[in-house]
Amino acid sequence: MSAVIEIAGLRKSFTSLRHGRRIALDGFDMLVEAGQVHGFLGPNGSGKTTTLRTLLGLVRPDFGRMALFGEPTPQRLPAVAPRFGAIVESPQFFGNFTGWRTLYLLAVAGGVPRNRVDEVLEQVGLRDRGDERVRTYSLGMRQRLAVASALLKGPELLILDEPANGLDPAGIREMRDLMRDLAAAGVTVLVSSHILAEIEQICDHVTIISQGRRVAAGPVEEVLAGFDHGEFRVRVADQDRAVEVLTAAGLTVSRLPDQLVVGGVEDPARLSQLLGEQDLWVRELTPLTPDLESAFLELTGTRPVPGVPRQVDESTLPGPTGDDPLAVTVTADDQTDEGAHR
Ligand SMILES: Nc1ncnc2c1ncn2[C@@H]1O[C@H](COP(=O)(O)OP(=O)(O)OP(=O)(O)O)[C@@H](O)[C@H]1O
Repeated sequence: MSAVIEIAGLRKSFTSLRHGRRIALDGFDMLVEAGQVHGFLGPNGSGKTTTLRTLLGLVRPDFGRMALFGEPTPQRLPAVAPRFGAIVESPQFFGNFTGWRTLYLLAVAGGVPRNRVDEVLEQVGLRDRGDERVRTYSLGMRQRLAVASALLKGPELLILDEPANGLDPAGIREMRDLMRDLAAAGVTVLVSSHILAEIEQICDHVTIISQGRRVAAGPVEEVLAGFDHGEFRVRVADQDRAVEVLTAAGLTVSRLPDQLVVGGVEDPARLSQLLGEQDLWVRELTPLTPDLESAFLELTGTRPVPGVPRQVDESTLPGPTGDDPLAVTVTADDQTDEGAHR
């Protein structure tokens, strides 16, 4: 599979009089390959928007390497611009224009054939509402109009920053279906969010960021597998004896009022055998499968440990005079504007 987005060792700091120097990205890495629906997850303020804005040339990094479709950015952004669509800032539309007219004007401005307008309206499920004024649209419909505008040029990659933000459950469902449809149509999708349940349902790959650093990445099942501690919920009548038996067998046991959580279980049959041999009959034996939510909390609830090397060794990164074609050789100008942030 070919890399569509590559980010290595990206660092960005902001300086303000009030807060001093703040590191938003601290040697961040990301790899998105063609065909993925890639979730970019992190708590508020972890650096998702800064990453996307930097990738799109809206913010200058201190240093790091970035590439879109193998072309170094921001240097080669104009060359790859026709191949991706992005919604990173909330797009503003004229309320008095219809959805169709909005897209038509954007199509004309972008040199896109007029017939694309109907196609993208269809794609985002707004075909029936295209002749209504945008001010009558719900937030979810405006979001879909924004996606439609990004789809006009038929991009191979779509980058969406928090597309479900502010949407009601129906809007979230529509957005989720839309992303699935796009993926099925062969579009690579990178979607940032802190709504884990949604990401878990639509994404096949995930990168988790915490405090400007990548803390996990890979196929969703693989990331989750790392959090499978072999835990089972066990119910038996005599909990005291069950704790004794299981602990003696080397298993970790936590007691809850009416159940035990047993960890380190490789074979559940062995667990029920251990208890059965002591006339302790198992009433319930349920695997506690990890979900992205708990993985996310476990990962992002842990501050990066001082002294532990970052995932990117700065010494391997090209310096400002390096000749790496992907290197961004920009000095830290810290163009901070906190008031204007989002
Ligand atoms: N222009 C700016 N000036 C100063 N600090 C900034 C600026 N932009 C971002 N930051 C800081 O950088 C850090 C990362 O912010 P960023 O918006 O990238 O996080 P995020 O993961 O997108 O958060 P959210 O989910 O809330 O949008 C935060 O501490 C934020 O305050």
